[in-house]
Amino acid sequence: MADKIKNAKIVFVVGGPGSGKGTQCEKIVAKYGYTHLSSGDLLRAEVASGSERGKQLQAIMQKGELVPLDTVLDMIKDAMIAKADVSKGYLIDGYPREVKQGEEFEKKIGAPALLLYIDAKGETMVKRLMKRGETSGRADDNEETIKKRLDLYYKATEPVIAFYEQRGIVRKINSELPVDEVFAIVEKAIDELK
Ligand SMILES: Nc1ncnc2c1ncn2[C@@H]1O[C@H](COP(=O)(O)OP(=O)(O)O)[C@@H](O)[C@H]1O
Ligand SMILES: Nc1ncnc2c1ncn2[C@H]1C[C@H](O)[C@@H](COP(=O)(O)OP(=O)(O)O)O1
Ligand SMILES: [Mg+2]
Repeated sequence: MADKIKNAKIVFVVGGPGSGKGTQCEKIVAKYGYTHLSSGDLLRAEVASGSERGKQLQAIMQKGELVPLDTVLDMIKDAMIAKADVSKGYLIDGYPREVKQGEEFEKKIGAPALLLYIDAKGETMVKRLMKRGETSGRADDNEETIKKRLDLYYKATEPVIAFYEQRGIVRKINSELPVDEVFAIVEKAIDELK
């Protein structure tokens, strides 16, 4: 089964909470037809199902912590396989969140061709998340959890960017700009792939 995705084009989308990963992924899907898989969305779907596992995940996410690596990697892998016959490429949004996640992904699935580093200032991310929290209904879009997510991002996720920089596949995207201007930079990075 996993053979079906061995040669797939894989793009990691990495950035802090509220940096604009989901926003840019939506625009990539519209223009390039890639398959968008957000680890957070997959986890929230499991929570919404009301399963026992979903309840455990919800408790972790509400605290702003990372769920177990195997749980999220299995979900991504299953979702990739489900789309293997139709996918032009995969946007893996919100993963890897720590270097170990990247290493395990490569062992079980394959190597990324590109890492889009969606970069915004801490204060910008906090502002956007507080605003998003007014309507998102997300249990983690509150001041206390946002602070924890941001701390964890700097501690665990930023090293992921350094790890892939050595491989020359990181494209840093200035996400302080308006959405369409950010996307113009994203487009250049994706077009280089073809
Ligand atoms: N370039 C931007 N300028 C202003 N607001 C933005 C920009 N990109 C995203 N946002 C807003 O910031 C919030 C977080 O964006 P989102 O795409 O959900 O980020 P992430 O998936 O990285 O957490 C959303 O409310 C979104 O509308
Ligand atoms: N790769 C991953 N490993 C562990 N936990 C993850 C994960 N991706 C998401 N989660 C959990 C912890 C996160 O705080 C929460 C929300 O993730 P998200 O939706 O990707 O946030 P955001 O889009 O605001 O960056 O889900
Ligand atoms: Mg998101």
